[in-house]
Amino acid sequence: QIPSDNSTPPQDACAISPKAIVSDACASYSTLERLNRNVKPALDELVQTTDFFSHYRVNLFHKKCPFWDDENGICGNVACAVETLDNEEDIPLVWRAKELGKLEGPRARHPGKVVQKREPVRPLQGSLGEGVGESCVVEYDDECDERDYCVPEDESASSKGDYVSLLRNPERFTGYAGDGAKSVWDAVYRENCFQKSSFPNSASLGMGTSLKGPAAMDFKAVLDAAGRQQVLAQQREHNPLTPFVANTGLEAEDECLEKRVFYRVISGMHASISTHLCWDFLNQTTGKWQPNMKCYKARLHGFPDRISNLYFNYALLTRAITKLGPYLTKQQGYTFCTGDPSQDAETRAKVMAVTEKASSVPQIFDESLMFKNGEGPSLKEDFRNRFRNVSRLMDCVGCDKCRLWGKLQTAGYGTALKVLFEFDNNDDPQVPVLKRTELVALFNTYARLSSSLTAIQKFRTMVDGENGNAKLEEEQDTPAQQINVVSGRGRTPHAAVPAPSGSAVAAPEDPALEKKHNDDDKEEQHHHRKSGAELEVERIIKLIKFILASWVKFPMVAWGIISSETTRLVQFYLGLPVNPRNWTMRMPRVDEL
Ligand SMILES: Cc1cc2nc3c(=O)[nH]c(=O)nc-3n(C[C@H](O)[C@H](O)[C@H](O)COP(=O)(O)OP(=O)(O)OC[C@H]3O[C@@H](n4cnc5c(N)ncnc54)[C@H](O)[C@@H]3O)c2cc1C
Repeated sequence: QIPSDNSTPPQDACAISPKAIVSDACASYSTLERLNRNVKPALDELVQTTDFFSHYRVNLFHKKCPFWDDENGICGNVACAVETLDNEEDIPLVWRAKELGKLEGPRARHPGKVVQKREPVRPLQGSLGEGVGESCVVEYDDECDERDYCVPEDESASSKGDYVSLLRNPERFTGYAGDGAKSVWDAVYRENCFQKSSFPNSASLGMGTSLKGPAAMDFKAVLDAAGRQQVLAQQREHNPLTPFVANTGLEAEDECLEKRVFYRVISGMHASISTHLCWDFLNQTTGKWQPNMKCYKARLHGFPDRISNLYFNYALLTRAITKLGPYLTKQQGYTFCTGDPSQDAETRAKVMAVTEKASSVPQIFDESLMFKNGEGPSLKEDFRNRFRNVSRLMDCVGCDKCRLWGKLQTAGYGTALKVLFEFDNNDDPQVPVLKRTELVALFNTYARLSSSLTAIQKFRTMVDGENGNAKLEEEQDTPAQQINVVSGRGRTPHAAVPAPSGSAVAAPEDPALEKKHNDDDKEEQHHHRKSGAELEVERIIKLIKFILASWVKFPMVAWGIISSETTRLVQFYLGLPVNPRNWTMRMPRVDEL
């Protein structure tokens, strides 16, 4: 086991629990963040510069939501996704949710077998653009296997799906919200029965059990669910549409708790989606793409469990990628581009850069401890069924881009679980075990998590900055108090993600941030040693400097205002959409002096 940065966990505490990651110090937040800093450049290079990993084949438009339709009153179609702004018609078309959610860039239909044979090098005949190495993009093998955790994309015979560019369709804010989105998330959590409140008796389960430790309890819970799955399987014989997880009356005996690994994966995926939409957020009134702190605070900052699940997923995917490494990077292991040996070699080298860096932290997640008891096969079946269920739910997402990334990420986690739980380390690494779609989904999901981790860290720094400013203002507003107070560490704790309860892990610490905080502390201590008169003089000097600087800047500011207002006036006069005002008048803040 790896020692964490902050404490060395007891050997067996880590040994029993994949859950121990993040929450119990097998791999602390900071270990994972350090790993991410190391892997991310290679991972970004892989998913952004190779044709293989930047195109995804997906059936986005020919699948019906299998769980409900408009007649049931729960609407998942784009037409009834409620938009975030009431007055959407007042804002330019390009900023509206309907536009933001649309797929962009070229699309290519999956070529039939005849075309594949006739045009082995250019099976898509340039439809994705001339420079695209098509033999790196097209998926030749359509067969599914029974080890799949997610609904194979080619399940429906009617459509083989389209190839789309992931670079042209980044996962970001789309404005998809309201009842449509809510129904899907509700169904993901409810249908899989992970809401504690649904099963008030469940909390008492596990009492008196000989199993100890969170992971053992997880396994017991999943084990108990196996009985329920049998009932559902029988029901499904009569009614094929019976959900994979539904109320059977056995719930009271089923510790259907959020503790389960499955729940963490789903919640971590949800947290990652939220992170991206908050980080790459469109202000629909100004048209500016920028991080949205309010969004981050509302969805993530106050929910350390969600962030912990995100980190958990990062560890889980790191392990899956590491496990796949030897197979993918072996010379005769996997062919990425059948018709272009040089691109094939280049792609393999980039994959190797990722897998090598990802394996720099050994034993980050020990999957061999799962599904170990006599009922292993039925537990795996339960997991698979849950994942298929969630995959199918993605067809109910009413926004193309969200559906694309929702499908890709469920497929990515499905592939990770398949790699972790279905493949033995002894499996012959020569056997081509994974489909192209699965590999693309796996590495892109890993890249999503990687950028989520980075965005969360940046958000945390921003919150710290905000808190620091607020504190400074507060202190400067009350000078009498300020001079008398003997300073402790005069900053808000920068650990915006409190360690989960019972955890030995402190929240992450960025060395640069730490240095900045130390400098801040020194400055603050120095500040407190000054007398009141000295402080007043210092402030007056600052004020004079501020006024002089304002006079110098005034011509430029005035010119900016006049030209912006003139443009707005002309736009108004010509009947064009009027730019939002880009200046305001306000009093200077104390910290600006
Ligand atoms: C599959 C899918 C993909 C999407 N992709 C995008 C996208 O790319 N861009 C975009 O702008 N919008 C996307 N959306 C919509 C987005 O996720 C939200 O649903 C939407 O922004 C409305 O947010 P909300 O504040 O109502 O809460 P939601 O995010 O809809 O959450 C609903 C409820 O779930 C619970 N919850 C929230 N987060 C977690 C968590 N991490 N773990 C456990 N419980 C949680 C909370 O109780 C919350 O009230 C997607 C939706 C779905 C279903």
